[in-house]
Amino acid sequence: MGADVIEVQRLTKYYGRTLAVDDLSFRVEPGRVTGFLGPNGAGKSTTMRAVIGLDRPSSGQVLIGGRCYQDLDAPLRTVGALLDARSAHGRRSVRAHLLGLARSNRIPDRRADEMLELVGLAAVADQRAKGLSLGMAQRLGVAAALLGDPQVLLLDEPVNGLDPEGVLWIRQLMKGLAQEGRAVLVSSHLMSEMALTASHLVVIGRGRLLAEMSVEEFVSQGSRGGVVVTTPQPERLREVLAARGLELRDGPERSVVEVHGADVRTVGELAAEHQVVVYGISPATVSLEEAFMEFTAGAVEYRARQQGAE
Ligand SMILES: Nc1ncnc2c1ncn2[C@@H]1O[C@H](COP(=O)(O)OP(=O)(O)OP(=O)(O)O)[C@@H](O)[C@H]1O
Repeated sequence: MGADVIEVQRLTKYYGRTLAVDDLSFRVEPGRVTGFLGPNGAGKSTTMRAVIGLDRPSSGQVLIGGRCYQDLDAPLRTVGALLDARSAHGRRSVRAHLLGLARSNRIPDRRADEMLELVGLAAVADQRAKGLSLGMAQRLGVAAALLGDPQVLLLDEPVNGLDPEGVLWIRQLMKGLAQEGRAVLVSSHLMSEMALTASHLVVIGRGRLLAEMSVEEFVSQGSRGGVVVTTPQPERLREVLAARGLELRDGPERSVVEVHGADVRTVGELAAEHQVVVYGISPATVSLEEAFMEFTAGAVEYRARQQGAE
């Protein structure tokens, strides 16, 4: 079975006069979880809808394994998507909903039951889909997405509404699916969640690409690029470093000194040379959350108004 790549090529989408996606290009490779990040209204859902042909691009295109969604022979067997957990037909039972999907895609009934087991909904299979909690509706959405055993998965905010056990479950599920060689694109505005799940990131803001790189690269690009030293002799260390013309910033506490303009090795050697005791020394890193804020600072559409602002 060939592994499929998602290629978003110069995708642009207008809703009336609103530019939701602006000349966006990126790739989602098989074998890893790609986190799709951006502030509210950045265009994540619009992009995902365009991948599965729910939204027609104003220009540009999205290819899955080199083909448009509309041209796929067996769409559900190629791409599985969880876009709107509440989309299940309310009147039907959980099982009937999945069976309906399976039969219309020539997928055996057995597979629907297996998926109900997998997502933990077997016990509520006869309940009406409408009565499900958001978390259970998410699970049903995941079951539907996996029904055709697709090589490509799109999950829009799958963690929404899940309890802690459910969050852990979906994380492991996504990683497992990627390890099996599938391409997994998962959107979120929760950086912390992405740090635990994704190995690669696509970050957008106002419909435009801001970053496409591995999680490590993303954090190191956003990092301040300094060195953090913990010492019982901060004044002495500051003197030594300042004498070398290095820039110093205050750390979170007095015993922590942040140095710019030199690497860990240089700072360590300077401290040793001047017999300054050092308890800890490491490159200054930022959290994924901080890096994200830095990347998207100019691209936040809906920001809560600060007190005292216009
Ligand atoms: N059906 C629609 N009609 C009109 N405007 C829309 C429609 N869908 C989305 N938009 C607009 O397009 C922009 C992108 O929205 P989209 O839902 O894709 O963002 P998002 O990144 O998924 O946001 P969130 O994190 O809040 O879900 C927003 O300005 C939104 O208001």
